[in-house]
Amino acid sequence: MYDWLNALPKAELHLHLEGSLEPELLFALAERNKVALPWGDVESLRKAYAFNNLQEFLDLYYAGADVLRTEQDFYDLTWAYLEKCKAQNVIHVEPFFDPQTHTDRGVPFEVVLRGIQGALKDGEKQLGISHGLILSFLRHLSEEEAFKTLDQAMPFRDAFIAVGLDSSEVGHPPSKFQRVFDRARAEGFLTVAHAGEEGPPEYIWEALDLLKIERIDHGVRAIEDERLMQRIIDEQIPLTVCPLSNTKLCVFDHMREHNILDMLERGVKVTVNSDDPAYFGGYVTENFQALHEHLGMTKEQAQRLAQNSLDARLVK
Ligand SMILES: Nc1ncnc2[nH]cnc12
Ligand SMILES: [Zn+2]
Repeated sequence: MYDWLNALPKAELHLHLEGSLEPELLFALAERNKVALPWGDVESLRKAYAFNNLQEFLDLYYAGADVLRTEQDFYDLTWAYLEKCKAQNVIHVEPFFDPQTHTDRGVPFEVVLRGIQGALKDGEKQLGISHGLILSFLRHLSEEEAFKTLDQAMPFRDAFIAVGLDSSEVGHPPSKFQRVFDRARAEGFLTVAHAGEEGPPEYIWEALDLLKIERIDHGVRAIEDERLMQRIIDEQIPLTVCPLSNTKLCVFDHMREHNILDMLERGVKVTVNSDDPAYFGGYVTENFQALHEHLGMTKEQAQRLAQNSLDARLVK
């Protein structure tokens, strides 16, 4: 089944480039940039990949991102991800990056963007993978800081298809960023947001009604609110679901309890994605494989999930 799932043409719509930083590359970049690491070797870093919730993961993810310093680092990170995509027949990607994770450490916005963009363009030419880049705001930071980041992006407006919202969800509702998203939409950005990963269904309502999002990132807690489910089904609003992420971060205790196939059968436009594959144990095919192994996903269901990912692209 793995090889069959791997060969299925698919798009990845929920992937944080910083979350594709494999421990081996992390150590290589630390050496290149003379960054001291708190972990002795790749194995002890991997051992630290045991999380009880989103925040425990984010603490490690931001610490790991500290090795990314130069344009070449961001190129190498993005290129390594695209090579994985090629090997898994991912033909289109719409990745996120978090500019504030880097600008707050003194790495200029344009250094980050040039590295990522260079690799995405080469990926299109050399690997045949099309793309749309999403600038994601860190929701644990202030509205003012998000506005500042949007201002920094404006000279490079054409590099982006959309803005997004990620990081610590609970306590940072979408409403906190309504005015930032209003401005972004006025500038022609589409919008997406993480909602209903750890946060309640109310955050999904806010993301839809206040941020006017095109897709819900995660959204698995929508199932707790029947009226919300009906709206998502009626309006065919895509959900970018990340099964391995959800089990690694204890949103579900076990893959057997994941609701993605129940949602699929109810007519929700769900898609399968890897979120932060270096930290959660696999890329897109491994996520499909886990659904097959633990939930009995059939080939026909896999085909519908893959087709949903192609249909839910922001870049058509
Ligand atoms: N799963 C996730 N949720 C929120 N913010 C993130 N940043 C990277 N991965 C994330
Ligand atoms: Zn995510």
